[in-house]
Amino acid sequence: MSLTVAASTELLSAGTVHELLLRVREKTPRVHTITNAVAQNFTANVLLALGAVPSMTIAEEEVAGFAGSADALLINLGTLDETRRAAIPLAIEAARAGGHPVSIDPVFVNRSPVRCAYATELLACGPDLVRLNAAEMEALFPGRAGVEELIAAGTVFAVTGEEDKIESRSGDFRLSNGHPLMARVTATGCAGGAVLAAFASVETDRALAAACGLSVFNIAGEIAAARACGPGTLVPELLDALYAMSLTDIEARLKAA
Ligand SMILES: Nc1ncnc2c1ncn2[C@@H]1O[C@H](COP(=O)(O)OP(=O)(O)O)[C@@H](O)[C@H]1O
Ligand SMILES: Cc1ncsc1CCOP(=O)(O)O
Ligand SMILES: [Mg+2]
Repeated sequence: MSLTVAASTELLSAGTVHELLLRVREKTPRVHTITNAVAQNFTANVLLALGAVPSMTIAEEEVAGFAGSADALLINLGTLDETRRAAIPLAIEAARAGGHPVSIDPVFVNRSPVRCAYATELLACGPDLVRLNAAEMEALFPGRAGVEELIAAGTVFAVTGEEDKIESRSGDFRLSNGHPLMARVTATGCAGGAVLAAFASVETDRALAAACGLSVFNIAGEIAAARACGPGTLVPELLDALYAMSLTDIEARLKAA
């Protein structure tokens, strides 16, 4: 299913964000997520609160079956070990064969040249979506060298931080929801990437999917921050806010400009 909406900041309406959220809740997509050991539990809970379903096996003998039968695949490089290295190409091949969107989160490529080289190889396979922070973007594409080619080939980049930018060949979105407290809890970036993967499974315009998914996640972060006492209570509040997210919440808070 695809909305006939061009990717442009003015056209990201609360109604569109809500429509895609309803699609996720209706479809309950399974997101096969090869993610880091730090992020696994929070990511699984974020997907469930959203209305999606997580699966997370990394076993070489099982991963193709799980990824091929899922609705989307997310590869997160946060704890890139031998088991994950063996699983990743098998999972990507299976997801691709099944026609499912592939997302990559190249965590900490700015801290590890080995990981940066590995991520560069992965990106060459042309993932549908890449979610990362600005430091990771700069490590992969110093001075933006090489990024335009990937965008022209169809990969969508979601660069997060205080402000978020979605870059795609059909246009860009600038988003400014979220809360600084989100950066005081581990794996919010990783879990947000899983939300984007879930949205990519219900909308073929992946830039629009990323913009809607990130808006939902960051609006939940804002609602949670208003209720939380600090990072500890932000986590359960964020899960509750995702679960209860309404059109009214989105209309009241969406900041896309
Ligand atoms: N200062 C901030 N203000 C608002 N939202 C933020 C802020 N910092 C991070 N976020 C949000 O928190 C999530 C994690 O982003 P980020 O910290 O960039 O990822 P990572 O953890 O991968 O570095 C994203 O959804 C982002 O939009
Ligand atoms: C702390 C840590 N170490 C390896 S992965 C990871 C979590 C990173 O999460 P995020 O990229 O969402 O901040
Ligand atoms: Mg990250």
